Amino acid sequence: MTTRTYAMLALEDGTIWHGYALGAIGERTGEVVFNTSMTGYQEVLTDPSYYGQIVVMTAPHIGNTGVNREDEESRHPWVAGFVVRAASPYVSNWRAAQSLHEYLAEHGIVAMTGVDTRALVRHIRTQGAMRAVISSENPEPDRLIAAARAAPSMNGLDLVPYVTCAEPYHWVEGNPGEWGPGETPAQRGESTFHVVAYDFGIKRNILRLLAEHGCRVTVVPATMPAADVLALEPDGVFLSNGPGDPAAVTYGVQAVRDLLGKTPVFGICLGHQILGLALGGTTYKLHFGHRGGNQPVRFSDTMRVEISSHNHGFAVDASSLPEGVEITHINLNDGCVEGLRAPDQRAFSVQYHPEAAPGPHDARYLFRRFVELMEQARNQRSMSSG
Ligand SMILES: NC(=O)CC[C@H](N)C(=O)O
Repeated sequence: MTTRTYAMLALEDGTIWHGYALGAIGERTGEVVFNTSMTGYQEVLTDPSYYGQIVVMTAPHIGNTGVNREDEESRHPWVAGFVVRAASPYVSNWRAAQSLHEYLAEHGIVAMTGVDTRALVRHIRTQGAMRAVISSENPEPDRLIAAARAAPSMNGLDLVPYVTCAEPYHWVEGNPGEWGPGETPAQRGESTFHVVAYDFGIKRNILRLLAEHGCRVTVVPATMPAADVLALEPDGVFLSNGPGDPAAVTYGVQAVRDLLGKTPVFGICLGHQILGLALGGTTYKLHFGHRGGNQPVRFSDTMRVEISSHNHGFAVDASSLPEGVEITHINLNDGCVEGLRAPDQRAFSVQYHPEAAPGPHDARYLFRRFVELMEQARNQRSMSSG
């Protein structure tokens, strides 16, 4: 149940937004952004890419299916804050283990309900994503506005060290709803490809889909140098999603530069941006970003439009990409780069989320493409050694 403690969101531009406390009582700083997904608030909360961000949901009614164990995209929620129009006082779902309020409170996430999210989202859309403070502890406008202005800007911020794993680990499980215990190719001992996945803030559904496509995955910390990754004898390297400014993840960019041409590479979101930087491109910050489940993206090979799931505030600059790098996907709303490939290096990436957690499944074919690339590389190796 929600409490009626007053809470406030203060933006760096001096505007204040009123509501009631939800989740933990406290005060947090972050970049305020909005997400237009109709469902999937639990995946949003637990996506490590939202580390350092206060997420406003445009869907007005949030929390009615509660929180369950299966839909977590990582081990706990990462958002800096969470803002909704109306948190449901009732939980109605057979999988629910907890209410949203209980879950947020247990994990120390400061949230607000009762906020005029339509006005707030229109404001962010016009003025851009900006620094903000959410407080249910001591909601004093002048102090909070000053704190928002004193907070670090997302531009130039490397947040990967906060979310990456400390030690390498293995992943072989599929989606629990679709694959029973021990049923993925990797669990049956049939897996054919060893994928080393850089954890810049990886989502579990990416790992599940890799396992379902016949990969045995070793997840490694973001700072692992290329030589150590190659020593694991991967068939391919995966670059994960993650928070913050891609240009600040210099060690990741260097590692990918060292890997290019030596092993197939597939990147998603932050991984796509890091690949773009390693190939010689640049990235820039979008005005308010794309976060939601219905973004139209066109794939140039087929001219087919995919409805896709997005969560990004930065993008690769199309004009910065050198010869030999092809733009494969663009966003039909604003024309920004949503996918690229470097055929000579067997590397490709997408800015959006084929793992779709939450979101539509139109882009699942990209996991098959990664497997095909690994197959080609293996065939070529065996031809040149035989
Ligand atoms: N989901 C992601 O990987 C996000 C990438 C990056 N942090 C951005 O905001 O653009």
